[in-house]
Amino acid sequence: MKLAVIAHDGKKADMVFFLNKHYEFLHQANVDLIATGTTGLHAQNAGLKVQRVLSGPKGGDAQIAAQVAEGKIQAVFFFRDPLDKHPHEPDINMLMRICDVHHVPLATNPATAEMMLKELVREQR
Ligand SMILES: O=C(CO)COP(=O)(O)O
Repeated sequence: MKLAVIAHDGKKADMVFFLNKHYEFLHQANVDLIATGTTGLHAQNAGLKVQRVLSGPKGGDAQIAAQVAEGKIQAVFFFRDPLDKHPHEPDINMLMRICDVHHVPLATNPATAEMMLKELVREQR
């Protein structure tokens, strides 16, 4: 199973907390993580093995969206910051649209992410 993790700057601490909290599952369940550049760096610094693509504003969201469209990513954890502006908003909307087009689960905040991960853990058993 391959999961994508992405967080805007104001939400990176939340993402690291989330990843640390679920470190055991992610580590043991053979989960492959893919992340946008800076989010991936934070995850790596938290001790997780993560494949990194470009930073979001440089095309990273688009790279993740391409893999979602190709059926290579099973779920996306995208902690968006609704209180900040993003120059690459079209890419962000495109990624969310592609998730909807392909029925790929998308969590845009930690509360939803917790529920989604519980289900993924259940499915792994
Ligand atoms: O901008 C992002 C998502 O839209 C995240 O990109 P980074 O992980 O490179 O900060």
